[in-house]
Amino acid sequence: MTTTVDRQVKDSAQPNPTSHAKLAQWVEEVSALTKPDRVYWVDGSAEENARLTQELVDAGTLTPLNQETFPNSFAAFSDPSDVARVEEQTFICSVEERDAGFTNNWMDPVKMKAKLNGLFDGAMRGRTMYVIPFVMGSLDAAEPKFGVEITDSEYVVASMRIMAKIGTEVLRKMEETEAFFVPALHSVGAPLAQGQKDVAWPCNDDKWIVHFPEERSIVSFGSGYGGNALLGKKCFALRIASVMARDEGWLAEHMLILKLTSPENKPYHVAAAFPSACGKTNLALLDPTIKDWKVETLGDDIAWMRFGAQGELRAVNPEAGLFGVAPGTGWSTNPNAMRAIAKGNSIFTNVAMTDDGGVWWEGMTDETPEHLTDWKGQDWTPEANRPAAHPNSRFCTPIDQIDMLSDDYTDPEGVKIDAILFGGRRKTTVPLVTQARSWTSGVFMGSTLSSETTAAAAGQVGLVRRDPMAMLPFIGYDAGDYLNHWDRISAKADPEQLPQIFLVNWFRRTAEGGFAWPGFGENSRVLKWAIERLEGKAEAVETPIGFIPATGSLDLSGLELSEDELDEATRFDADEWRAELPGIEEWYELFGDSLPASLRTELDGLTQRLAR
Ligand SMILES: Nc1nc2c(ncn2[C@@H]2O[C@H](COP(=O)(O)OP(=O)(O)OP(=O)(O)O)[C@@H](O)[C@H]2O)c(=O)[nH]1
Ligand SMILES: O=C([O-])CC(=O)C(=O)O
Ligand SMILES: [Mn+2]
Repeated sequence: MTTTVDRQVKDSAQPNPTSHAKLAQWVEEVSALTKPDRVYWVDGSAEENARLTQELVDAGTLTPLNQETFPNSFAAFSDPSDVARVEEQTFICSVEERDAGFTNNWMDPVKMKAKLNGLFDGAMRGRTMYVIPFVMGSLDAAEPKFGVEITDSEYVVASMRIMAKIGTEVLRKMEETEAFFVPALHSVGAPLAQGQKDVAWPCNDDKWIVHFPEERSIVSFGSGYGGNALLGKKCFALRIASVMARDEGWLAEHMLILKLTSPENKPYHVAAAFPSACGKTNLALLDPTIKDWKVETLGDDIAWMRFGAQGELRAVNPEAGLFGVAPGTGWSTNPNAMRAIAKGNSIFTNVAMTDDGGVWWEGMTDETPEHLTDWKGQDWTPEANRPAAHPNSRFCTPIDQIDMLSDDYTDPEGVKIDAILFGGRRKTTVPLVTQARSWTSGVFMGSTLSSETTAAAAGQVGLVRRDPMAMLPFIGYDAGDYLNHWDRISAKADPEQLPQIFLVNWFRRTAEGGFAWPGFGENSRVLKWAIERLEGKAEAVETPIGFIPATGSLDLSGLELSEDELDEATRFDADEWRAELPGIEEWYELFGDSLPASLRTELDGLTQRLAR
């Protein structure tokens, strides 16, 4: 890249407004390469946001919603080809191929940079280049985790403002110590020739989501969709942060965090990893159906966890917003999310619109509206044989609009985690809840976690795939090294305070095809059982896979569930597990030498127990 200052940068209304030398230099380099019409430093203010969203409305990207029902909220409709993360085009470009591991795409970083330089040359012509200083987690953390996203998308600026702390305050703090920041470069990859009219959702068929783990940098080209373009989220807070966490002895995980208060007023904290579109946001915002148990939210997608001085595991949520799956989020299933959304200040992407300027998606209300405009802008009635909202349509909402947000959300030290849940979407085999015998057997559960694929990633939906710790698309390094890190990190713990690990599945089906377990608020019953296991109160039965609830130990008071459904939801079936073993064997073979020996021992133990 050249370092000559682009004439337009000098001429722009804001000259480089930073004393951070590295940042100033990077911005100059990127602008010289991408050749935008203008460079703009994002201050993060409400006035700026009002201006940008108005520009987006004028450009046809955003549609303002009915101000009475959805104040200061907008709907966006993407290009129909740009609706989800693109895992096939996501790369970990470590210096050594081995360090990317078998779960990631890899390309030599020198070659990849040459390729990206070609793509970014002139990529922002006709557009404004925005510089967004941001921090993931607290600005008051001992070492705040800074990033700077450069983007040519106003939609990305407006969404990043919801998802992270951005703007001048962050920049000033970075400048104080010339702090390290993760450079995160994004372009929709759609330069405009002189006089060329823009489209509502510019993007490029050629998409590249690239991470350089040793440099801790990110480059994203061609997509405007959330996980591909809001680079603080999956790219930084998971892929790059997982590498930082490996090197520095902590954990960056795809987990919700919730606080649970027992009837005796004892607080507990639970972190839970489920793959994309498998229930994290819903569990994090759960309305308990059991008496006297209270749930509060800390996070719905990402947890950064480290062992504290006393050997306790502490977790923070590095995000400032929710980027939640819209379909299935409704007044009956997730009223807390609905109340947060109803406060406004939200951006909805690829949902349907009602005739009175509101939004709708499948599962939002019990009654289906008679007429909608679907996410592709077409007339829609219930007779139309297609969903009105895209299955991966999303709401983007500030987290502090959640009424049940825990006061500890802002604590830079985080909360002490008592239990970790791993869960997937499985029609068969995996019981409602199983407690691991030990940390290592819990790591085994996480490492072999499996789930049916969803619309959150491009590709076929409903295929069972292994998804270790729900991190398959997000581990920024070798997957075997990642499991080793999990296995070894317990050495930092006070054994008395080591979290208990549980495997859960809300999605087992009955012979008729329905969900055996009602899920949503009823999942509080499973949380209660887990906490009562920690307290030594709940009875369990030992099975080859771990401990499952003994008859009568799961609180079912007030729940209408047939004997058959309960049995279907909770039972351990040795035959199903024996049928599962070859898939686990095959999965473990992919790790080669980097599979931790302790996990091989766990699998051998399970195989033997199932043979009896
Ligand atoms: N049957 C059933 N469906 C659920 C349950 N919890 C969530 N879902 C559905 O699963 C889908 C995804 O739920 P979310 O809570 O948004 O999933 P997530 O893990 O936060 O997804 P990402 O944001 O993609 O990481 C929605 O359609 C929910 O309605 C449950 O307990 N039972
Ligand atoms: O990253 C995204 O686009 C949305 C998300 O939370 C996930 O897919 O897990
Ligand atoms: Mn997610």
